[in-house]
Amino acid sequence: MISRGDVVVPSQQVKKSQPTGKTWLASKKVTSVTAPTTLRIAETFASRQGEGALTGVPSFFIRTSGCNLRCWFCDTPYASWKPEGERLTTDELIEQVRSASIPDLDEPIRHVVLTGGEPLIAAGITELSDRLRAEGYHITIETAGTVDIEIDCDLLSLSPKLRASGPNAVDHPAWAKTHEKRRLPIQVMQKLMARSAAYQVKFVVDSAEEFEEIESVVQALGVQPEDVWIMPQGVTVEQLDAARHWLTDWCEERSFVYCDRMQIRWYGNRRGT
Ligand SMILES: C[S@@+](CC[C@H](N)C(=O)[O-])C[C@H]1O[C@@H](n2cnc3c(N)ncnc32)[C@H](O)[C@@H]1O
Ligand SMILES: Nc1nc2[nH]cc(C(=O)O)c2c(=O)[nH]1
Ligand code: SF4
Ligand SMILES: [Mg+2]
Repeated sequence: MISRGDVVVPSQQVKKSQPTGKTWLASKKVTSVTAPTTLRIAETFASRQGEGALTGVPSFFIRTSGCNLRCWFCDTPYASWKPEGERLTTDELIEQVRSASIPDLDEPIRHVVLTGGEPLIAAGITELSDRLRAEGYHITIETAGTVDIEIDCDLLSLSPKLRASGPNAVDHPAWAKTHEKRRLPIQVMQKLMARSAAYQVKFVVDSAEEFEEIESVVQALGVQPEDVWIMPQGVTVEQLDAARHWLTDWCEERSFVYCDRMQIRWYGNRRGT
């Protein structure tokens, strides 16, 4: 019996089944054609990395759509709370990377940022990262670090979600429970860090009440202060500036690194930037 996934080449005649019960094709081996893996993509765009150790580096962003958490502050709800976007193959995405450019930049973009939504839930993300790295691109993965997959990258930008990141339990009772259950798998995060050439652990901080939890996560992960980036929760320059002074004081006390959100300063909180 030829299985449903197989494509029979028209010229082939199927012989009567052999004593072994197998069905052999007179001329050619049955070939099965599987559809290429696709990823749901909210947006792709060329910009400059706005956060962390590579701030300012011209990069091509691939934002996958869909997330397994629901942070109340998510600045890209069109890729998490209400995911949008069409499905693209890894070939199509790699083609976009190859032809990406930034005005007034005369050399090709060599950095790709895989982000989301949560990129690690996207089937095909490992294939995409591996193929781009094989072509010599530097891959940064922006992730909340909750998905246990075997993926390699050049910079793991791990953003553990703190207790206060959960959605309002009155408006979103189910998601509040799921979010809290999923948000902090320390061992999964350590596995992802161990596989990456480099990592930065980047916390979104909305209030000083989160400092204690940050310190306990830093300790649990076993990361050094110089790899800890403290980023204000905010999507406007005013919000970022209002947080800067009390956050930088604490960063200095703990030797953590203050993390600005330059894309907000350069472009505002706009899609495609
Ligand atoms: C939209 S997330 C996508 C990647 C992944 N889901 C994550 O959370 O790390 C990209 C980055 O923006 C941060 N982020 C999202 N909303 C934010 C906000 N309102 N203020 C500050 N950072 C925010 C996330 O923590 C993460 O570092
Ligand atoms: N310019 C720019 N830099 C970024 N760094 C991390 C981003 C993200 O959304 O993951 C991001 C983004 O959305 N834009
Ligand atoms: S994990 Fe990232 S993409 Fe998902 S809701 Fe939180 S900030 Fe948004
Ligand atoms: Mg962003």
